[in-house]
Amino acid sequence: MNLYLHHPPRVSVGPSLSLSLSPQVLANLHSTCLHIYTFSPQLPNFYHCCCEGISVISLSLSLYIRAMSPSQLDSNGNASASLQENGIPDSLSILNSEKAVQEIIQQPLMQGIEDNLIEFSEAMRSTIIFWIPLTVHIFRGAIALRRAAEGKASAQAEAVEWKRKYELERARNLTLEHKVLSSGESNGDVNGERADSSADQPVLSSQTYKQSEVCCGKHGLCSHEVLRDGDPDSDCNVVQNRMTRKASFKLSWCCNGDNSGQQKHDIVSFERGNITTAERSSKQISLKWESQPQTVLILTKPNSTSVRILCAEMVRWLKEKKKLNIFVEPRVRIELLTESSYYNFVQTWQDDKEIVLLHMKVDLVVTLGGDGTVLWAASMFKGPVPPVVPFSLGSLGFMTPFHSEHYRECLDSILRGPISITLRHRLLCHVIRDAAKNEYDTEESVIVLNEVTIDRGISSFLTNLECYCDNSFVTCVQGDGLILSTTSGSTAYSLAAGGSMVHPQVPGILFTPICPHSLSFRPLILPEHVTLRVQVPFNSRSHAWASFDGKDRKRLAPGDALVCSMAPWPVPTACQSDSTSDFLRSIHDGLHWNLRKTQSFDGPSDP
Ligand SMILES: NC(=O)c1ccc[n+]([C@@H]2O[C@H](COP(=O)([O-])OP(=O)(O)OC[C@H]3O[C@@H](n4cnc5c(N)ncnc54)[C@H](O)[C@@H]3O)[C@@H](O)[C@H]2O)c1
Ligand SMILES: Nc1ncnc2c1ncn2[C@@H]1O[C@H](COP(=O)(O)OP(=O)(O)OP(=O)(O)O)[C@@H](O)[C@H]1O
Repeated sequence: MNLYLHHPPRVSVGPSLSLSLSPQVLANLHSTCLHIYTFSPQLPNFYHCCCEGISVISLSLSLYIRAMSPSQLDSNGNASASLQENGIPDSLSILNSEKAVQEIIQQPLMQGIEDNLIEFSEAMRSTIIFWIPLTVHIFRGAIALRRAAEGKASAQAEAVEWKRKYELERARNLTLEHKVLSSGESNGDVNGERADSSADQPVLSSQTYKQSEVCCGKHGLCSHEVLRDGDPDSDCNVVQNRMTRKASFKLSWCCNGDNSGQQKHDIVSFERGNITTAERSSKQISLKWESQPQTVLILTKPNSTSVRILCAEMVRWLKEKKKLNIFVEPRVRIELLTESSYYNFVQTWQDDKEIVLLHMKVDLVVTLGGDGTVLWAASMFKGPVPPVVPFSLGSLGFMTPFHSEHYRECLDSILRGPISITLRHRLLCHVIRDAAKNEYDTEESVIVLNEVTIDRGISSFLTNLECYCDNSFVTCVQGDGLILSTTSGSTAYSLAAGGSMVHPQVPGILFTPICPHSLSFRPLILPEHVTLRVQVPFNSRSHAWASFDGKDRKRLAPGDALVCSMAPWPVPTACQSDSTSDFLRSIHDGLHWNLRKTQSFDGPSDP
C-alpha cells in the first residue's frame, strides 16, 4: 500500500481536521511494509488536492480503495502493485496530474468498496495491531472524503438542475397568478358602466382608481382600484351576481413621530386594494380607510357553542347597526339558518373555487377562535389577504389580541380607523418531486403563516435532510426533523423546539431543528430574501413528511425536496394597541415569559 503523507507528517481525516503524526507512529508505519512517501505542501498538486477538499493521504487511499479487490491484497495487506494492475499508472504521477485526478474523481464508485475496505481492515488488523485504530480512522476519513468529492461534482450539476426546476416552478406560479388576476379584471368593468350579468366578481371603478392615484402620491399608500357600490340587501345564499364595493384604504409607516413613509413607496406595491410587499417593514404600520368598509367575512372555530352564539350576535349587530354585507363559511350559514331564517341575508359560497376571488369582495376578515382560526383564515387566501381582526376565543391567543366581550367597541373603532396593523409574513412552499424532474411540478404551492415542518412522521429512523440556502449547502439535519418558521410562528412549534421568539415584524426565516442528534446544532435565523431547499437524499433510510401550519401532511420520498421562500402576500392583522405592545403582551400573558418573584429589598447589597 502506498501512503502519501504531508510534510511535516500528518494525516488529514477530513477537510478541516488533521492529526499530527508523532515520530514514534511514523517509525511504526515504516516498520510495517507500507510504502510511505512524504509530500511537501509547497508542491502545486498539494494545493490542488486541498482545494478540492481532498487531503493528499485520503486521495491516495481512495485511489487505493477504488483499485483494490480483496484478492489483490497479499498476506501483508501490501497492495502497492495493484494500482498498475487496475490500469492506473504510477500513483505519484497521478497525483502530479490534475487531469488524471479529475478523471478519477468523476469515475463511479466501484461496487462493494465498503466490503473491500472492511476486508482490508481485517487483514491489517491481523498483522499490524498498532496500525488498526489509525487505519480504520483513515479509511473512514477516506470514505467520507471520497463521498464529499463525489458529492461536490454531482452537487454542482444538481444545483444547476434545481435552479432550472425552481425557475420553471416560479414561472408556472407567476403565470397562474397572472391568470387569477386577469380573470378578476376581466370579470370587472373598468369603465364603471356595465353591470356584468355573469359576474359574481366585483367590478372596478376607473373613477375611484384615478382619485386614489392622485391622493396616494404624497403620503402613505392608497388602494388604486376600488370596487363599485353594490346591493347590500339581496338575500341569496351564494356569492351573488351583485356589485359590491371594496373599501379603499391607505397605509402609512410611522416611526418616532415620522409618518411620511416615503421610503416604503418603492418597496411596497399596492394594487387593486391588496397589499403586496417586496420588502418587510419593521416600523409600525397604520391603516386608514379612505372609503367605508362594506363587506365583512366572519370565520369561526367549529364545534364551539360560545363561538356560535357570539357569531350570531355579531352578524346581527354588523347588519343592523353597521349596514354591512356579511359573508360566512357554508357550515356557519347553515348553523345560523337553523337558528332563525332571519339570517337569510348572510352570504356564502358553494364552490371552493369561489374562495380564490374572496379577497376582491371582502374588506375585513373577523376571526372568532384561537390562533388556529387565524391560521385557517390565512390559509383561505392563497394570494392577497384583507385586514384580519382576530377575536380571542381560544386558550392562548398569540395572534388574537381582541377580547370578544368588547367586540362592539373594537369593531366600531376598527371600522372608523385608523388602525395599527402587523404585517405577518408568510412562507411560500413548493414540493418538488424527483419524479417530475423533466417537467413542471404539478403540485400546488402552499402558503403558511406559522411554519412548514419536515419530520420523520411515523418512521422510527432519524430524518436525513440536506438543507441548502440559495444553493449553498447549510447542513444535514439528522434528528426528528426541521422547522422553517416565520417570525409570527416563532412562538409556536419553533419555540417548543428551542427556537428564539422573534417580533413578528422582524423580517426573517427561522431554521429550527427538532431534536437534532448532535450537540452543536443551534437554531438559525436567516434573512427573508433567501430561498431554502430541504431535500431528502437518495440514500435516506426513510421518507420524510412535510406539514403546513400543522396540517396537510405530504410525503417526501428520497429525491423529493421542499423549496421555501418568503411569500409576497403578508397577512395584515389588526393590533389592539400596536405591534410591539401586542407581541409583548402575548408572550407575557400566553407564556408567562420570565415570570419570577421580585427579589426583596432587604438583604445584602453593595456598600
Ligand atoms: N410541540 C408544539 O408546540 C407543537 C406541535 C405541533 C404543532 N404546533 C403548532 O400548532 C400550530 C397549529 O395550530 P392549531 O391551533 O391549528 O393547532 P392546535 O389546535 O393543535 O393548537 C396548537 C397550539 O399552538 C398555538 N399556536 C398556534 N399558532 C401560534 C403562534 N403563532 N404563536 C403561539 N402559539 C401558537 C395555539 O394557540 C395552540 O395552543 C402549528 O402551526 C404549530 O406551530 C406546536
Ligand atoms: N373555520 C374553521 N374551519 C375549520 N377548521 C377550523 C376553523 N377555524 C379553526 N379551525 C381549526 O380548529 C382548530 C382549533 O382552532 P383554534 O386554535 O382557533 O381553537 P382553540 O384550539 O380552542 O384555541 P387555542 O389553540 O388557543 O387553544 C385548529 O386546528 C384550526 O385549524
